[in-house]
Order: sequence, then C-alpha cells, then structure tokens
Amino acid sequence: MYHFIINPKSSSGRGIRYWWIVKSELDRQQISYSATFTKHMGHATELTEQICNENPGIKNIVVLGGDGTINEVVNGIPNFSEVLLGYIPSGSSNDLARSLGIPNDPIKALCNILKPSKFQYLDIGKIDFINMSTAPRKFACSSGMGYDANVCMEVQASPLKRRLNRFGAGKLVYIAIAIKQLFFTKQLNATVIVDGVKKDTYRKILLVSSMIHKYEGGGLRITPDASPTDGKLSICLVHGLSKLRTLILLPTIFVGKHVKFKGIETFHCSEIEIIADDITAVHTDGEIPAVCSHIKVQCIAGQIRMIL
Ligand SMILES: Nc1ncnc2c1ncn2[C@@H]1O[C@H](COP(=O)(O)OP(=O)(O)OP(=O)(O)O)[C@@H](O)[C@H]1O
Repeated sequence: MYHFIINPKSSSGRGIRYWWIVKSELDRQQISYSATFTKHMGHATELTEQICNENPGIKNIVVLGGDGTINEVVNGIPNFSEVLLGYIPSGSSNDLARSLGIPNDPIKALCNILKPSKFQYLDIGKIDFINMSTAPRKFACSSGMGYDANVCMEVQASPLKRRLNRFGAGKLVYIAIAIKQLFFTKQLNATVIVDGVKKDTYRKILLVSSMIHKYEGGGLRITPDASPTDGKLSICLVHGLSKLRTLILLPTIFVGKHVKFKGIETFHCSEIEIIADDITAVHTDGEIPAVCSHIKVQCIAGQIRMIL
C-alpha cells in the first residue's frame, strides 16, 4: 500500500497535472494506494502525522510536490525507521530530485518507486531558532540565513512567479529577484561557532548556507562537494565581498566554481551556530520559518530511508 501526499498547486498546478498521469498508471497496474491532496501550508505535515499514526509498521509514503512539500513531510514523520519515502518531483525548483538524480518525468519516477533499484539512508538537517518561540525545523535539502533566504521570501510572495510558472518560465523571476536582493540584502556581522568551537567573527556576511545536498534555488550548486550520506553539513559562507564583486561571481554558482574565490568559504561540520548582530530571514528547503539573528544547525545522520 502506497500513501500518496500530493501538492496539487506545486509549480502553479503541475502537481495536479502530474497526479492524473500517475493515478492512471497506478490504476492500470492495479496498485493499492491512498491519495490525499494538500490544501494549505503545513497540511503535508499534518497528513504525514496522520498516516504514521493510523498505520502501524513500515509505511510507504510517496510525495508528489516540490521541495517545500518534501520539507513539510519530513517535519511530520515521528519515527523515521518506520517510513520508506518515495518522491515524484513536481515543483518549480526540485533541488532534492536534481541532487538525487530522481527523474523529472512522473512515470519514470513512479516506476522507480514501484520497482526500486535501491534504498538509501539520507542525512537530514535540523535548525533551532535560539531565543524564539518558533519550533525547531528539519530540512531535507538545504537551509540558509541571509541572502538566499531573502530571495526565497520574495520569490514566494511574487504573483509574477505563479503566472510565469505556468509557461515554465518561473526561473526568470528567481534570477531577477536574486539580482535585486544582492543590492537590498543587508550584510551582517556574525560570530560563527563550528562543532562547539568559535571559528571567527565575520564582517559583512551575505549568507551562510547549511546544506545536506549540493543544490538550492533551482539548480545553484552552492556546495559542490556536499554528500547526503556523510553525516555532515556542507557550509557555504560568503563574507566581505562588495556588491559588484558578488554580482560578477553570481553566475559561477551555476557550475559550482564560486568556491575558488576569496570571500567564499566552504567546509563540513556536524553543527554550526550563527550569532548575528541583526535579524535576517532563514529558509529551510526554500520555505521561511523565521526571521531571526541566532540559529543552531545540526546534521542528523542517516535518517530518511529514500526509495531511489
Ligand atoms: N492546496 C494548496 N494551495 C496553496 N498552497 C499550498 C497547497 N498545498 C500546499 N501548499 C504550499 O505550497 C508550498 C510550495 O509547494 P512546493 O514546494 O511543493 O512547490 P513549489 O514551490 O512549486 O516547488 P519548489 O519548492 O521545488 O520550488 C508548500 O510550502 C505548501 O505550504
């Protein structure tokens, strides 16, 4: 029995279109399944909790949606050892699918789930918002503080993205907002503590991304050497760069070459704490759970058992 959680609105309606394709194949193969549509933000978390509570033993949960829906599902799993997670990407960014090599074609993705070639235990991240009432949040792919989170926040609010997504051109909005936010994001000073030891106090931080996988923002290779099975976060810390220099370096992120330049540090760790001198947005898998100044991010090794 497969429990499908579907975000019909992912990528401006691609979710529902993909579901009809997947459903007809499931029916054709006479596969036993349940299917529930998400209706609002946070609903995928509630549905996951419900599926896990109502079905004893191992559950096959299949997510059809974008990275945001995967994030909500990961935050609803009470006991990872009882869940096998399948994924059919239908979002606009699909960074998790890109990193794992999950096909964009819904039928191919479904066939992989029905006849898995392998299962893999993947790390997840967990973020605590210090001195805030916001509950800790898990993430499957990426989290970030500063610039990347500001881009996510503005993209989410953009009605233009929803319209352009229908023509497969939502990425244009990302690029436009990414350039705009380079000039609007306030650079912060922050103390960074890595695995319990103070690394440094940095001036003019643009962003600190804590990554499980390589990609965020729809294919930006933020941490090219990230591995979801090494039990570590891959960090990208950008600091002390002028806006013009950052603009010039921005295209190099698409191929992961930005890491060679001064002012862009990448490293691995189990835990990172960032204490900034002002509040800024924080994202987890492209969604914004908080605007704050002090976070602690951890890697929890080998949590999700993913069908690949
Ligand atoms: N029925 C719904 N109507 C509106 N919003 C919804 C609905 N169901 C879920 N959502 C919200 O949509 C958000 C984004 O969805 P999702 O990440 O699946 O797609 P996306 O943003 O197009 O893809 P990506 O994250 O890969 O860019 C989720 O965080 C969720 O809260």
